[in-house]
Amino acid sequence: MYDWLNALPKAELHLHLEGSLEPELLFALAERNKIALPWADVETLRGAYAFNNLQEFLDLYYQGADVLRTEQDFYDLTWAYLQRCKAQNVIHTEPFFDPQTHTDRGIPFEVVLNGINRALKDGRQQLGISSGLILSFLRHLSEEEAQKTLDQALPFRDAFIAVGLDSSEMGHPPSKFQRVFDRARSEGFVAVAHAGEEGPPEYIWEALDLLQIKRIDHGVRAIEDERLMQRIIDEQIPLTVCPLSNTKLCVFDHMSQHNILDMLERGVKVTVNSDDPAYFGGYVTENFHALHTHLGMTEDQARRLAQNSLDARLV
Ligand SMILES: Nc1ncnc2[nH]cnc12
Ligand SMILES: [Zn+2]
Repeated sequence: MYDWLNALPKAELHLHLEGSLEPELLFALAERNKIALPWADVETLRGAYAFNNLQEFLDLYYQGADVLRTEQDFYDLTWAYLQRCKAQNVIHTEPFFDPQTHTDRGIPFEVVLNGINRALKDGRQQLGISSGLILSFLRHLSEEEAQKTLDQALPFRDAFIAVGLDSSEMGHPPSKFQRVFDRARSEGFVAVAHAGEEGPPEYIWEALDLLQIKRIDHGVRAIEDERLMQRIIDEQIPLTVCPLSNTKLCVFDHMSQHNILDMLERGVKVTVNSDDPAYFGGYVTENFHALHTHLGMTEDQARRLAQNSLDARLV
């Protein structure tokens, strides 16, 4: 089944480039940039990948991202991810990047963007993988800082297809960023947002009604609100679900409890994605395979999930 799932043509619609930083590359970049790391070796770092919730993961994720300093670093990160796409027949990808994670450390916006975009361009030309980049605002930071980030992005508007919202969900509802998203949409960007990962269904309502998002990232807690479920089904609003992430971050205690196939059978446009594959134990195929192993996903269900991913592309 693994090889069959791997060969299935698919799109990835929920992937944080910073979350694809494998420990081996992290150590190589630390050495190249002469950065001392608090972990003795790759195995010690991998051993630290045990999380009780989203925040525990984010603390390590932001620490790891500190090794990314030069345009070449961002190129190498993105190129390594695209090689994984090629190996797993991901024919289209819409990755996120978090500019504030880097600009707050003094890395110029263009350094980040140029490295990523050069790799995405090479991915199109050399690997035949189409792509569209999503600029994601960090919701634990202020609205004002998000507005500044949008200002920095506007001169490069052709480099993005959408804006997103990620980082610590609880206590940072979508409403906090309504004005930023209003402006981004008026500048021609499509909007997506993480909602209903740890946060309640109300955050999904806000993301839909106030941020006017076209796709919900995660959204697994929608199942707690029947009226919301009906809306998502009626309007065929895609959900970018990340099964391994959800179990690693204890959104579900075990994969056998995941609701993605229940949602699929109810007519929700759910898709399978890897979120932060370097930290959560697998890329897209591993996520599909876990659904087969623990939930008995059939070939027909896998085909429908893959088709949903191709249908839910923004570009
Ligand atoms: N799963 C996730 N939720 C929120 N923010 C993130 N940033 C990277 N991965 C994330
Ligand atoms: Zn995510």
